[in-house]
Order: sequence, then C-alpha cells, then structure tokens
Amino acid sequence: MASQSSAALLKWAQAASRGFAAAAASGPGRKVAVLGAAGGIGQPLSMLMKMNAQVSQLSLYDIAGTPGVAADVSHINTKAQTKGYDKDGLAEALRGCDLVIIPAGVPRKPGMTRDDLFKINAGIVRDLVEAVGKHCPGALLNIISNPVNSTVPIAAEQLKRMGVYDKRKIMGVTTLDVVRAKTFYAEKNGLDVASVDVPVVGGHAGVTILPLFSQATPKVSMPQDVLEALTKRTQDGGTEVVQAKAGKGSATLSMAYAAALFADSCLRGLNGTPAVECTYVESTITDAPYFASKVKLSTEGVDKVFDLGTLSDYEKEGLKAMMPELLASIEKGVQFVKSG
Ligand SMILES: NC(=O)C1=CN([C@@H]2O[C@H](COP(=O)(O)OP(=O)(O)OC[C@H]3O[C@@H](n4cnc5c(N)ncnc54)[C@H](O)[C@@H]3O)[C@@H](O)[C@H]2O)C=CC1
Ligand SMILES: O=C([O-])CC(=O)C(=O)O
Repeated sequence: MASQSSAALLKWAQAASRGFAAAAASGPGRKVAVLGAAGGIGQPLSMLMKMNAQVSQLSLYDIAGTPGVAADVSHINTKAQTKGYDKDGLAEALRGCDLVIIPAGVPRKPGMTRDDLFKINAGIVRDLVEAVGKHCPGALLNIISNPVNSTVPIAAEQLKRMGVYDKRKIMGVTTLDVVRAKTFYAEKNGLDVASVDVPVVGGHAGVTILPLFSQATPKVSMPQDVLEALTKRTQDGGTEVVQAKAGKGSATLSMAYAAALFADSCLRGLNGTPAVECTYVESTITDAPYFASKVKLSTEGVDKVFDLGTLSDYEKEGLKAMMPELLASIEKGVQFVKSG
C-alpha cells in the first residue's frame, strides 16, 4: 500500500527478474508454510516465497501432490530450504513457523458465490488453524481461502477456543482487491501503475469490497459513471476471472502475486521494517467486528488499524450497503466454530 512498501517490493521484483539469485542475497531467516501448496494458487505462491530473501525455510503442505511441487520449487537457486509434507506431515511443516499462508480449499465455478464455498472450506480452514494453534501458535496467519469474510472469523474463534488467540496475528488476504483497483484505476486514467495507490476496505466478496478512489494517489477526479464502473469492476474482479476460466477455477496467478506481496510485507514487519497494507482483521473502526482497512504491520503483526479517513458520499453509501452481508458472513463463521 504505502509507497515505501511498493518501492521495496518493486526492488524485490526487479532483483527477481534480473536473476533469482539476486533476490536471495541477504535478509534474516524466517520459516514460512504454505498450506494448500499444490493448488492453483499454492504452486506459484510457493515459487514466489522461495524467491523471497527473508525466507530461510519453506514448508509446502498439501493433502495431495506436494512431493512434486516441493522437488520442483527446491531446485530454484535461492537460500530457502524447501521441504514438502503430505497429510501426515502437518505438525512438522508448522513447527517453528513465523508465517503460515493458507490457500487450501475449493475455488468457485461460474454461477457460484464465494459463500457457496463455505460448506467445504469452513471445515478445512478450521482444522488447519487448529493445527497452527497447536504447533506454531505465535505465527502470523495469512488466510486466502474463501469466503474470507467468514474464514477469518472461523480462524479467530478456533484460536480463541484453544486459548491462543492474538488479534494481531490473523489476517485475511485482500491484497488482490488492491492490486485490481490499482490496475483498473491506472489503465482508465493513463497513469503509470507503479506510482498508483488505491485503498480497498470492507471485506472480500461483491459489495463488501469497497475501493476508496477518493483517496487514490495520484488523485484524478473522475466522472460519476466512470467511478461507478471502476468500483463495480473491482468488486466483480474475481467473477470476471471465474467466468473467463469457464469452470477451471478462479484467480490463481494474480492471487499468488498478491499473496506474495502481502507475505513480504508481513515478513518485513516481523523483521523490524513496518509496512502498511490493506487487510481483513479484527477491527473496531466500523460496526463490523472484522473489517479490511489499512493496517501497520510490525514485529508482532498488526500494530495499528487505521481508520477510514474522509469518505465521499458515494463511498459512505457503499459502506452502509455492505454491512448486512458482511455482518451475516462474520456471524456465520463465528457460529460455525461455536456450534461445532
Ligand atoms: N483471498 C482471495 O483474494 C482469493 C481467494 N481464493 C481462494 O483460494 C482458495 C484456493 O484456490 P485455488 O488454489 O485456485 O484452488 P485449487 O483447488 O487449485 O487448490 C486448492 C488446494 O488445496 C488443497 N487442499 C484441500 N484441502 C486441503 C487440506 N485440508 N489441507 C491442505 N490442502 C488442502 C487441494 O489439494 C488443492 O491442492 C479457494 O478457496 C479460492 O476461492 C482465490 C482467489 C483469490
Ligand atoms: O472470485 C473468486 O472466487 C476468487 C477470489 O476471491 C478473487 O479472485 O478475488
């Protein structure tokens, strides 16, 4: 989000594009696990984490297909020691982890909402988070599995139940919404996308995704119809990809990129260089107990949740309109664990 974070990430990407060894030149060692590593997101994300100089150990866990992915990724000439774990290896994969990234679960097909994934993914996330609570309770948790509006409350409730909940550590990954908003805003206004920033707040489904174009930089004043079209395209970005893939899943490559950016900021925060990102966390800045907004990521995870700043009237309406769906999705997640 912040230009500081974008600049560092750009440097990382440039180093990677010059030759992956350059990206691995320095940085303290952190242990990172990807749960769901053999999936559409998991594979490219595992590769990108292998290219991150802050990672010294990389655990790749999935219920199927990890030996191949781990062997493949492990040949990349960067320092992260990479090991694959199958379904009996979860405890070892997690032990000592600083950061656990969860893209495990089923993706949408055309005609489905993210909430339609709840039936399968809720249990997957709860069980994986239970293992995190047992084997690395201090780790930061980046939750990608949908529906994020519910899976983050599920993770929180599960850890509360185990007595190891720390609200600073649990984050729903909404970076892809920011990535999309930046891309669409830059394209529409003829801007250099590398210089663009757009905060996206709320949640991660349909109308709960609220890009704040009134706070975008550089500031461009857009006619209302253009603003509304950009807002809608950002809200429907996931569906655009689901439809284009026509039954073969949802966003994987842009998601892996977004998750790698967010994980990089989390690791830099842990290593003492705070970063600012939008992410879905426990929050008191609106009526929703979980809400995505800009946060400061520091040595213990989420150090500060920033308030929304000044919203336009259109954004105020959007905020009001999302609340019933967001609150219902949160409650559904909470009840799933409480009644389980
Ligand atoms: N937060 C976001 O912005 C986004 C979230 N997603 C979500 O990410 C999730 C994964 O999507 P894809 O990678 O495309 O799906 P995929 O089906 O290609 O991969 C999922 C992987 O999870 C694994 N898996 C299933 N149960 C598991 C368990 N109990 N433990 C470990 N691994 C398990 C599967 O074996 C598979 O390899 C979906 O829920 C999707 O909706 C997708 C795009 C964006
Ligand atoms: O739309 C989906 O199902 C996947 C997702 O969350 C996204 O691409 O934003």
